[in-house]
Amino acid sequence: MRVSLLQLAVDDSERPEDRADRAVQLVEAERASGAELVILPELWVAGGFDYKHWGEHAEPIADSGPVAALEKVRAGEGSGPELWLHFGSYVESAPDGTLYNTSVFRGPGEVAAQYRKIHRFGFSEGEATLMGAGEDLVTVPSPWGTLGLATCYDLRFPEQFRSLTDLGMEHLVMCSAWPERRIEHWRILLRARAIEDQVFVFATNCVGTNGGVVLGGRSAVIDPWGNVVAEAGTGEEVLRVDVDPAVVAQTRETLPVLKDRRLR
Ligand SMILES: O=C(O)CCC(=O)C(=O)O
Repeated sequence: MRVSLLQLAVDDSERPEDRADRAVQLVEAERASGAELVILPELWVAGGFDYKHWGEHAEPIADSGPVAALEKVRAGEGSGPELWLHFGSYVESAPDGTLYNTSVFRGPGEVAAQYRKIHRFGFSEGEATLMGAGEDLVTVPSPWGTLGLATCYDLRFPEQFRSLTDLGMEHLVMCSAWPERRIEHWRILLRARAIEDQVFVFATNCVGTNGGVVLGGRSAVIDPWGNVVAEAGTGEEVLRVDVDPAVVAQTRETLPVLKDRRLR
């Protein structure tokens, strides 16, 4: 299973359209390199902390596909091997006007999933006041096992991941815009989620300065034993790894802690 994490720079100084063009090129390069699953970060079009401009970038989910900028990324389909693409998240404008931080996932053919971020970050400002909270856990069946979707701040709420495990999650796919200031929390919690739920973690973060907040990078792939398979630095980077999805079942067999749960 070849997975590519696109750790994009999301800088205030760059026009979102230019970033989208760059993302298209990066996705196409990964497709050409044999990537089967490509994962972009959270709110990489609008910017995770550029609250003032979220409204301008909000778009509805159309039946035919997600926002125009993300569709540009998808447009390369048909030009190479089939790709499973996690578009990262974008600002979704629901029919009732509510904004959501929504991830979009597409596999070959009809495979499609959308996940509205459940835990909103910001306390008394930002996402917590400007966006609605998602209600539903989302898993996606894939050739490598069941993928569970989550976004950034969700990482601090282990019960969400245990619930995903109860739904069959074997690989966690996260998109984030996690600040540099708390990047050690990110690194530790990614490993914790991998160890406690015995899953592969594929977590893509942003870098750059967005809304005045420095984003921390350190996108990572963690195996179900908690080993860091690969970790990005703090600049724009593509993290490409080959992993064996069978390691999930092997780990769960070798150390069957999930079977010893008492409380549900
Ligand atoms: O929990 C954190 O420290 C960062 C969360 C965050 O930046 C987000 O969810 O957008």
